[in-house]
Amino acid sequence: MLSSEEVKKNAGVFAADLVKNGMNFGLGTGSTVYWLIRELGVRVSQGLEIRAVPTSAQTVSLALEAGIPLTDLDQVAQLPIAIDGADEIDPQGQLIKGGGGALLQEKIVAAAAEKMIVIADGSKYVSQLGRFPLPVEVIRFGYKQVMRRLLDAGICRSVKLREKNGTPFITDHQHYILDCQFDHIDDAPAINTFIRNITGVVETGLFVRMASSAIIGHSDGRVETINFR
Ligand SMILES: O=C(CO)[C@H](O)[C@H](O)COP(=O)(O)O
Repeated sequence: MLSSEEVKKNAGVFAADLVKNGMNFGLGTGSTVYWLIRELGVRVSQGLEIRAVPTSAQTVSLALEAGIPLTDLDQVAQLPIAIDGADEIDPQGQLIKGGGGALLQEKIVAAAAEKMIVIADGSKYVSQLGRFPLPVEVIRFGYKQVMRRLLDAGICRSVKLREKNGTPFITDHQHYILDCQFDHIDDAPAINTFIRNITGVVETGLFVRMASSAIIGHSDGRVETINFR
């Protein structure tokens, strides 16, 4: 049995093969993507020519440390793929993301890519979304109004302002995150639309019809590819 870190590493290294010479690609955020960054750093030092569009400040520093050249979404004509982690993946390829707080930029990069490829360990693949609290990025001003609207609508059980070291967590784009606990999410597109329509909400961590495939590492050493579209 492999450790969870080894499983994530297997998924990250497997996904590195999808980044071809001369490619611009979206580079996600998180502990699984960390292994992708490490592997691509080695391949860049061996001559692979690529440019990454990073999805967070954390990924910018890890990519620079690994020697991966970066570019900006506004500088690229085409983004064939974006590779990113996820907190939950369902059999339709719907995702919950934002456990690392980078959901806004991750969603913008995923939307710009022709294909979004998710990398994760097997524990993230679930029959139904909603056990992992759904992150919702909100404007700081008046955020308690958004909390109230979410609770009054009765769509989730509880809503918590995300904190880090005892103070509110601030995203790369200077917003707050509300973590919404559901029992389960039956209709992800409807929940996504409902929450996005609340004034003060910037974006949700529900990624609907965005992922093309998932590369899932398992503890027995297998790496499985699941295609969604
Ligand atoms: O959405 C994310 C960050 O905002 C991450 O991709 C997600 O939290 C998965 O991360 P990890 O690979 O560390 O489990």
